[in-house]
Amino acid sequence: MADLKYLELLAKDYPNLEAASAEIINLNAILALPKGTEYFLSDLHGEHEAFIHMLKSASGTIRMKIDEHYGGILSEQDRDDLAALIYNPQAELKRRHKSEADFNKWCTTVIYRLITICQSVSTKYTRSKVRKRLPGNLAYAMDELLHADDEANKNHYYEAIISSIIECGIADRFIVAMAEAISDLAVDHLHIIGDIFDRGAHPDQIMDFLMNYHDVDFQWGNHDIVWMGAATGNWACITNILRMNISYNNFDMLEVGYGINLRPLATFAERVYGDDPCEKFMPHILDENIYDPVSPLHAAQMHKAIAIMQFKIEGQRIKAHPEYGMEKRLLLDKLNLKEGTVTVEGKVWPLRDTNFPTVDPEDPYRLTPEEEQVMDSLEASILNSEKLQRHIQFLFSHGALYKKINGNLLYHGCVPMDEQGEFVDVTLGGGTYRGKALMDYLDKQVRAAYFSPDESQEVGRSGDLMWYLWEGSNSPLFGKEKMTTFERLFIADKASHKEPTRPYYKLIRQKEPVQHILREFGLDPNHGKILNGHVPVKIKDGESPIKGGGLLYVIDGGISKAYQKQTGIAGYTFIFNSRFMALAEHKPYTPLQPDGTQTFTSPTLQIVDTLPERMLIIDTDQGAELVEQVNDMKALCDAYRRGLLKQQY
Ligand SMILES: O=P(O)(O)OC[C@H]1O[C@](O)(COP(=O)(O)O)[C@@H](O)[C@@H]1O
Ligand SMILES: [Mn+2]
Repeated sequence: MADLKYLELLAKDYPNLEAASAEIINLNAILALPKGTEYFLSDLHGEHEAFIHMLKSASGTIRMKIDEHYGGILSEQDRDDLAALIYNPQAELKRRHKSEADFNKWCTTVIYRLITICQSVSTKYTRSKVRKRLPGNLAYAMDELLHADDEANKNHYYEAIISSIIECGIADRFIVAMAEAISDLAVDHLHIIGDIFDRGAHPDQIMDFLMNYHDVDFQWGNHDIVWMGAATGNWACITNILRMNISYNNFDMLEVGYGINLRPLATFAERVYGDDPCEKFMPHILDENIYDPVSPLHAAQMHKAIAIMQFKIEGQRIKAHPEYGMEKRLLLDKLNLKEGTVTVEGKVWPLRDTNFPTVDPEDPYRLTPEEEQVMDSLEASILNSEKLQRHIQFLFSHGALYKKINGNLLYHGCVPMDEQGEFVDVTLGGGTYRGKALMDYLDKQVRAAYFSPDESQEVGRSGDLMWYLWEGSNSPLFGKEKMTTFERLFIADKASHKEPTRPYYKLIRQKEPVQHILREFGLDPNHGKILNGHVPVKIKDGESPIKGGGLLYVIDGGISKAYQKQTGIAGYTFIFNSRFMALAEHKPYTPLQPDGTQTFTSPTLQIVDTLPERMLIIDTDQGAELVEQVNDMKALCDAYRRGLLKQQY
């Protein structure tokens, strides 16, 4: 029986037998409901519009519901329009205000339709859960519309409510709220398997969106961890995030979104690299900046300036951490500027750029005093960016290096393994770890680096581990032997750019190593699956996201615009509902057109596992917690009955 002290605490919320019994009945009702739908997405890479659309459309599920209810009744065009209204209500309303002769009549029609779809997405929930997801003042009217079931009087009742919504002039707000509630209810839990940041324009807007989302968790990716490291003030991480985002022209996000002041870097770059054409440093332009346009040449100069600082600072960290085993990445001391070459792992390569005005051959990893100043100011900007720090703290509070949920295992990159499929021993911080223990150790250290950094050291030093996780060869987030940023920028021959992947990626083609990993994490390979991100799946080359004989799914299908040429599609979502597990394969996202129209292509759904019977909440991890609560409440009832605790009325 539960401890009496604990029961006394429970008694504060459930002061008598009736209250405690009512809670048991509620909990048992929840346990008997079907499991909510889990969505798994990864590698968002700053593509906020495409991501938000995927979520709002519940990866095609909403369109399926529309077809289910209106297939034989409405034309394809009307069903498309209803879908468009749910995905982006503001844009569709704007368009309808212009195009509809009788706007109120249109509102009446669509409110009816929205009610039907909303009923359909809320069948799996208790009425109280649905009510909690409805917005403030409008919740009462919505709740009534959703649950009016007196057949005889229903139409009259609906009409009365809808016409007063229109008379009060709040139809637009009501429609937006209804559309948002539908999208919201269609997804019960959202798992983001890493890489929110870098390449695309607005990871900041993705984070803002997710911070208001009802239920989300993260498994950190290499691109997230390097931002988390930067947020500790770690210079190696700071130079990496700035280099990547300057190279993708993301100035609006850096300066306007996060308030990072790039002026000291900009003036420094202009002065030192002003005469340098910086050809290989020209930014990729996927989206133009709206508020902070920077000319491509100027961006290229900043890109080169920060890249050189990165190579110097990384060199210092490599030397400070022999345990990282990254000496082969020390390249600035292998430059031969007279000959115009660099030696990488014993091989001599011609350089395509020999202008290194700030590198002192005697001490190539030392920053010049001006570079130091630039770094000081960038560090201050990042440490003082309230928005960035808030986003990073959210990644900590809702994220981890991996997650076990409902029998499945989720992580971004890999679990370090050797060619034979054994977990690799990794020695860090004086201890040696492998497999699950390695993941647990790293998770703990990463949290310590941010929340309780070693105060005997300079600011940001504890974040060195995050930099290692970004590009170290035994990092479970990176999974490659090396990151060849220097070679990509300075050597023309593509043979030098190769970044060989670790044995894990070959092993997961087979079933056995995947079973081995599941067992290592205490999961049952007969039911559990691994959800993995990180590696873009090249569909157009015939590659499949399904690995390990159906036990592992790589769901980085490349929502990242930068990678769509290579993959041929625009991303995957993995869906786990009460009946099946499925992969949704998405087509590239088409943005809203100036005339207010937008074309949506529904994803292709492939069911990969059908459950023998409908899965209920009682069969989930959350169910196990609720069962425990029921047991505690039973103990409380028992204590009341036996007079061990006094009842209050
Ligand atoms: O294509 P880009 O944007 O230049 O980035 C290339 C770099 O990104 C990486 O692939 C890491 O990013 P991912 O985690 O998205 O794979 C590095 O290994 C590579 O050096
Ligand atoms: Mn990644």
